[in-house]
Amino acid sequence: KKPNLPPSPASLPFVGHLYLLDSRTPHRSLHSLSLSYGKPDSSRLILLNLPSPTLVVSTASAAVLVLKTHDLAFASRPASFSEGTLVNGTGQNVSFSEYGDFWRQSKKFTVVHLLGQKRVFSAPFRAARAEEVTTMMNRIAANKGEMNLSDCFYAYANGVVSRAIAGKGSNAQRFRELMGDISAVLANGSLYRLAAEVFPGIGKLITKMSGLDEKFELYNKNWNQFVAEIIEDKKKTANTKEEDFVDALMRAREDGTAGFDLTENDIIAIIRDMTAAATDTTFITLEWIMSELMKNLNVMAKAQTEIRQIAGKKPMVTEDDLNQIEYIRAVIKEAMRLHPPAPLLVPHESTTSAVIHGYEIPPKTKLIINAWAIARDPQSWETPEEFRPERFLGSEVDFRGNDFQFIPFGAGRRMCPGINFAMVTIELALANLLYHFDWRLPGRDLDMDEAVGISVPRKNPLYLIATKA
Ligand code: HEM
Repeated sequence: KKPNLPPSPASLPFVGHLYLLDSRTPHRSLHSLSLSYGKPDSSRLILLNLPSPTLVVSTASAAVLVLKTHDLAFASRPASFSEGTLVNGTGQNVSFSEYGDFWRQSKKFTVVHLLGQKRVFSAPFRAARAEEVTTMMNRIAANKGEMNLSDCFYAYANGVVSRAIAGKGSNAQRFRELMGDISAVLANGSLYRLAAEVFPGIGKLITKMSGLDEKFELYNKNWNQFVAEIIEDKKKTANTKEEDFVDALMRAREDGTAGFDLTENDIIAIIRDMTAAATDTTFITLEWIMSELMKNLNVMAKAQTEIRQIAGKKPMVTEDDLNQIEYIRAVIKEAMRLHPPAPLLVPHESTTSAVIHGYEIPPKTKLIINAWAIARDPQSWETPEEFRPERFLGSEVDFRGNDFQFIPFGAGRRMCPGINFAMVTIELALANLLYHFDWRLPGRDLDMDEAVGISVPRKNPLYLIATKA
């Protein structure tokens, strides 16, 4: 008997449904497809060949089923991710490893040593954020005329996470160069990689002939060398200061306390993973918040009034002031609702079969969750296209994985472990940006175009003019 599969449009040989993805960003394109082909009830599920079978979830009620009720069935990642040498090098990391022991232990390890409340609010992490935010404020204050805030936010986000990972004196500039590299390779390489996936037989040939393999190799070599230098430096310096994340990884490897085998390549892969996961998402969130505030100056004024009342005449907003920022918190949520930094989360893959809204989903089906579409679904949100932070005031709706209409960090087993790390980093930056400066556009309209990728920053950098408040 044929399984009862979700609706699926007509598919072409080789390319499957790839031909249906138009020139818009994938989350917008997939959203249209689910509206056109999904049942017009609360499920809206569609099954696409992209070119392997992929379940696309675009409603909160379907998200509950795949991320809560059947979370275990969908907790793995597609092999093309875990095997990809691009992001992992030759080691394994947390974000892309398949469901299993390595994933479970390494995720736990990152929570204990980097991302849990205790680490996030430890004295060295607080000091790192305070120094990085001061650096950013000084940089803005010293700038004359219009300023590339995207750059500024990137340096801040990267500075905070690289110091949390490798301690003071870590080379944020070098991290930045290495990260910049990956975006360039990804952008240029995505077409080739797509071709390689569509035509697996000649895929290897394609990536080789296009020079992509060589780029990946060079990229991996640079990263390996960089992390090797950090590790070498650590071995040389006396171990008198507080242990950072790299120290913890090295110690775990030496004395086997992590509860799992950790090779030097795994250490490199995990460091790359944490740097990438934290830098892009954080800077992207700041970019979209400031963009929305420039489009909604009444909201900007309200947020500025709030923080200026709280911080009074202090030289800087500190983390102790953040307990009181009710309105600014609502602004952050509202910006993340309309612009989730990873609009399609990170692809999942099923390991067993599961029945979702009456449809039979076989094992080895990829799962894409359109968090962007879910957060704009009129079934869950009133006037969803409007930027209106007030909707979150006095509301219990939060992004911690219990409210499925709002899941910018995902939910369930694969949920982002970096929420606490991210939120205080974002809040501290935003509160200071609004406290110290008034903002205006450099005389041209502000576009809201999106770039294409797993994470979605602005297509064009955000340029603004700051004046001291
Ligand atoms: C605004 C900031 C951030 C957003 C919006 C965000 C969002 C996400 C999303 C959507 C996922 C995938 C969830 C899924 O597969 O269903 C994820 C996974 C992950 N994030 Fe974040 N993230 C942020 C910040 C961070 C930070 C600061 C870190 C670490 C320093 C981090 C580390 C990770 C890791 C390790 C995973 C993989 C989890 C797993 O596969 O089990 N994230 N994040």
